[in-house]
Amino acid sequence: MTTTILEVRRISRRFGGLVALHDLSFNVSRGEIVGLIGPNGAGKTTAFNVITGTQPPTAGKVIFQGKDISGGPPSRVVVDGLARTFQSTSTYPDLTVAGNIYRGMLSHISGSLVGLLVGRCDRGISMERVSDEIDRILRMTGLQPWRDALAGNLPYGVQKILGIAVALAASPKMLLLDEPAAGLNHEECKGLTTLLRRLRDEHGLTLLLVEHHMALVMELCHRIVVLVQGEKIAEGTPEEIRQNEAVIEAYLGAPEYAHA
Ligand SMILES: Nc1ncnc2c1ncn2[C@@H]1O[C@H](COP(=O)(O)OP(=O)(O)OP(=O)(O)O)[C@@H](O)[C@H]1O
Repeated sequence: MTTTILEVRRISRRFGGLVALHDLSFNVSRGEIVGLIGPNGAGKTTAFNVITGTQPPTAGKVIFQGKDISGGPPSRVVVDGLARTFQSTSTYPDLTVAGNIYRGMLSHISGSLVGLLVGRCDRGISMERVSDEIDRILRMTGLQPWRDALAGNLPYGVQKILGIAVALAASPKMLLLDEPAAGLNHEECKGLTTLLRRLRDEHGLTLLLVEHHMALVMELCHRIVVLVQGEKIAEGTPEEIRQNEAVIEAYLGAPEYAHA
């Protein structure tokens, strides 16, 4: 039996006269890996921003685990179990990998976590727990060898994985990944695919990713939602999407995306 974890219900988002998203609806089931694809400017990042509460929808609702989370704020959405990564690496270059994960734990869960941690510290158990949690996330992401390296000295591909580790520091049920493969070479893409599959298979995470790297999307995703000019034009399995005439015309067949 599948259960819905995320419901995007008829969301729209305007910027002045520009309609970045129009009447977008789709569901994600628990344990699914869903891809959100489309040409540049299609509204994918706007959809992420609305889902994670960074931008309120002009219309529509976002329901996560049965709760209306429309309009955020992002800090509360994260506490509810929905975390995200960003297109560009958003880590602190002067902190170690472990330090970034620690900072991620603090900032993601802001007030409530700080209160919790301070409370635990007072009882003398917190730092050990924090250290265990950092180790758990390092193991999940394969970043143990980089534990004490400065983030700014990491190879680009490892920095992107650190972005995922920082998001995982919030112990989310669902992770939204904004172009996780951008800028990665072939080997790094293979490693990323393996990692994301493991996060789902071994740790029960649900994933929604925006990505232009079609080989990765087709290999990894159970289902794909296609946006063009702010509107959903198709939704289906990778095979259905690959053969969909409208998708081929608007996106997959276009010369600038054909290589992906
Ligand atoms: N803060 C903003 N103010 C005004 N217009 C915006 C804003 N954010 C996005 N837009 C516009 O909304 C539309 C959708 O942009 P969005 O970044 O969501 O597309 P995208 O599918 O993520 O594109 P890409 O693949 O290039 O990242 C674009 O026309 C963009 O210029």
